[in-house]
Amino acid sequence: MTSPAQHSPAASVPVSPAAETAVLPAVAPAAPAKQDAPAPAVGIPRPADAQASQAATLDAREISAWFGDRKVLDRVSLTMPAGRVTALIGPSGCGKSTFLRILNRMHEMIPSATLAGEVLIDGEDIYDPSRRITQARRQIGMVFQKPNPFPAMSIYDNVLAGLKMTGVRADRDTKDALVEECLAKAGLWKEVAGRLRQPGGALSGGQQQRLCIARSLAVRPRVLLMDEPCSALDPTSTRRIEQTIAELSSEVTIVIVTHNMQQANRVSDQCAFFLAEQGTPGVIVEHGPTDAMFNDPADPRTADYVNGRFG
Ligand SMILES: Nc1ncnc2c1ncn2[C@@H]1O[C@H](COP(=O)(O)OP(=O)(O)OP(=O)(O)O)[C@@H](O)[C@H]1O
Repeated sequence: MTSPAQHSPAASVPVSPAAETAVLPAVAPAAPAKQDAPAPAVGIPRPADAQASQAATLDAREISAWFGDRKVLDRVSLTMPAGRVTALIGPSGCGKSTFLRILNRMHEMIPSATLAGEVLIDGEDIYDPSRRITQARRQIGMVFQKPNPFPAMSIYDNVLAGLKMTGVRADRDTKDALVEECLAKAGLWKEVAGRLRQPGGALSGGQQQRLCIARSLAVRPRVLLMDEPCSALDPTSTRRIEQTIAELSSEVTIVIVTHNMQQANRVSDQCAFFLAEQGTPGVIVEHGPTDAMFNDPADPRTADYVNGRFG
């Protein structure tokens, strides 16, 4: 167990045990679509802890965050169940992206940024001082708002880029199989199979975003964080990414930040509604199964937000 004092200058800030935590009932995830199925991935290096489904439960407990002296999140707790899609929704500036960055130790890379609380992946604290930061990053991948492939690098090498950084060595056949598997899972294989040596920057925006998803998948993450992954994309590419999310969700836990309520409704199993009222730090007002959040929310502010009355 990690003390908040290890992450924050605000060690004296009282941390209430009363923060709520959302856990969904166990429901079987939808079966992935069969089309564009990957080739068998025999011999592909897998992390020692990988299971048949590598999805892990991510548990954020009492997360508070600061930029300098300014507190932007206050004791946010949320369980993101294995193999499910969790959408983080809420108006601009309420701390959704900050929360997401805390989930894979990117927040601490920002000068002046500090935090308190715990993030557990299948019960293990990713902020435990004995764990390396690269371990968290490998297990918990991130896809950003703007597609960010290495533009001059080939499509093939883009997929393998993360693998190289983690120091995993593989022979040519293994790499070929991994590239095909990840591109297929990201829904891009059929479109690029004949031009793997072309630069990643030559793809369309939607294809680049799916290439970034394939790149994230190559290190076999157990959780995939997505920060408004479709906001720079056209409706057709957006639909394709949403389809990819549905196909991936049985094998990797997905946490997505989105401003698009229709998208949150379409892709997620559960939602958490963040709000920072009148200059106060962001909190989770309400969370729960997506159907309930959209059709029968408990808090009137949630109803107002999901129905577009503010934000
Ligand atoms: N690097 C930073 N330095 C200082 N303050 C920051 C930084 N990043 C975010 N903030 C502040 O933290 C608060 C939460 O920002 P965050 O980006 O997490 O909100 P958000 O809900 O994701 O917003 P949006 O929906 O507009 O992306 C905001 O008040 C923002 O101004």
